[in-house]
Amino acid sequence: MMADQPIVQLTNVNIYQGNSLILSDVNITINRGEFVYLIGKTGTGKSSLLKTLYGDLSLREGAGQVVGFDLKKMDWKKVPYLRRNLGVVFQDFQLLTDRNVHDNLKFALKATGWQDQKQMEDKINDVLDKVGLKTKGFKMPYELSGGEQQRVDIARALLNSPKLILADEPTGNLDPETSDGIMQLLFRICREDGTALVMATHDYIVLQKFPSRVLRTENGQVIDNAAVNFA
Ligand SMILES: Nc1ncnc2c1ncn2[C@@H]1O[C@H](COP(=O)(O)OP(=O)(O)OP(=O)(O)O)[C@@H](O)[C@H]1O
Repeated sequence: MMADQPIVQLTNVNIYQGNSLILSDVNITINRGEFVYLIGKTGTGKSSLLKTLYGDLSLREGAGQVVGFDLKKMDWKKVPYLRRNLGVVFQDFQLLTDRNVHDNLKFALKATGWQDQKQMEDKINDVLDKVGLKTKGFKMPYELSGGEQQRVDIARALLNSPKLILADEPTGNLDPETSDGIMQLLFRICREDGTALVMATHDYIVLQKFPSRVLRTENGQVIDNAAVNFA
């Protein structure tokens, strides 16, 4: 990928679910290190947009590239390569319950082709340190709080040094204090690593406390830099 190429670029994109046009004429550019919220009423197409970005919905009309992958030319065989270059954080992500944090991360590394033991250990230490869980690698998932589990999920998303993280309601189940900690962590990752991040959320308190660019799905369109109505 060229250094100055945007991390995400969609041009005149129409997004469908089956035969229904969900979002039309979507034009979005997201650059390195940008933190972007994705808001909008339920059913207006946030998930459809995220799915387009990670190759779960194929691009039928318009042009798009994500972390250097051309969405139009993408066939199902290339999707795993795109996914490896993205970090995905979902509210309902489940850790494997039969193994500790360290082994959960190691499982994810092996699943994406890592083999060298020393490199895997270094990477696991590195991402656990980044999310503030350096000493918790031996813990089993059920021994972690909700916020700690979300941090492990973020650590997992960071394993392959993605240029883009897609996060769907990462603070959805967390109390305000824990959610602040997660937001500070996500903003730090953008700032320090230059990772771009798109976060779908319904959490207006978070939006108010941690202001950033907002995309809003509304009436079949994506409105960029949408003013947030806190009323
Ligand atoms: N697999 C599918 N097949 C057909 N229609 C779908 C499918 N998934 C979603 N839709 C429709 O597409 C529209 C947009 O849904 P989408 O899930 O993208 O909205 P959303 O903004 O993410 O909603 P929420 O906030 O509830 O997650 C809805 O009308 C929905 O019914």
